[in-house]
Amino acid sequence: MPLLELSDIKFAYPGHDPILNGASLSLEAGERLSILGPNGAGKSTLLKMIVGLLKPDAGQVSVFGETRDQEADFHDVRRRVGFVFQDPDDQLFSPTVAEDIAFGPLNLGKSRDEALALVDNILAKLALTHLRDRITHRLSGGEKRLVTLATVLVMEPEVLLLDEPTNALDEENEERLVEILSGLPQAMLLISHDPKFRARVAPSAYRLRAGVLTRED
Ligand SMILES: Nc1ncnc2c1ncn2[C@@H]1O[C@H](COP(=O)(O)OP(=O)(O)OP(=O)(O)O)[C@@H](O)[C@H]1O
Repeated sequence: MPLLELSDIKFAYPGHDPILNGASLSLEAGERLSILGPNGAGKSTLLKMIVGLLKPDAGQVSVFGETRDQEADFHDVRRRVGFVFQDPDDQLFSPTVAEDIAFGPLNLGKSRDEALALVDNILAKLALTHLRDRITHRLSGGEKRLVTLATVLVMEPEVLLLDEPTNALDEENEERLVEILSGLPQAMLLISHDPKFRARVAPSAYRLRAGVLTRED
């Protein structure tokens, strides 16, 4: 059973031409796949459908073996699927880094002490402890991206959706991101325009062209 399955997805933003014209993909447990395609092809749009941020006009979204359609169907999907958005500012909203990372665990009912222990643990794992008490909106673009990853990984998601995760990262941090992702057990669906990064993290790919996905490997 695939973890994620998109079947024959059709979609147009209201008032615009269709961008998805029958796109299908599936991701199995432990699998790592990239989605390739030109700017504006609809790659981010596809990822947003997996967590119910957008609804297809036609076609089926299935996650963890269940068809997801209504808003309520996506509540457990959002808890179990970690999504690193293209723009970290869409994801970080608390005053400090520690509070931003603690937000998810607190929301799940963890105590303050438990949540802060999880924060310290994930920051240490990602070698980001020095950022713990920094003001989130004053972080650099690359620091924000790494903190975003921490807010996602602290939830121990079963699948990762990564939209341009190397944006704003310098070479050293990109290398660290490769090491971190390579060491994770989760299945991943990755959008990246960086061929070197893709080759190391998720060399198998789908290509999105004219609203249709084709497996490339
Ligand atoms: N909310 C929206 N309303 C209208 N059009 C939108 C909206 N969001 C995205 N679009 C348009 O839909 C198209 C697909 O966007 P999407 O972000 O999915 O592309 P992408 O393949 O991820 O592109 P990139 O590689 O540049 O990130 C683009 O032309 C974009 O401008």
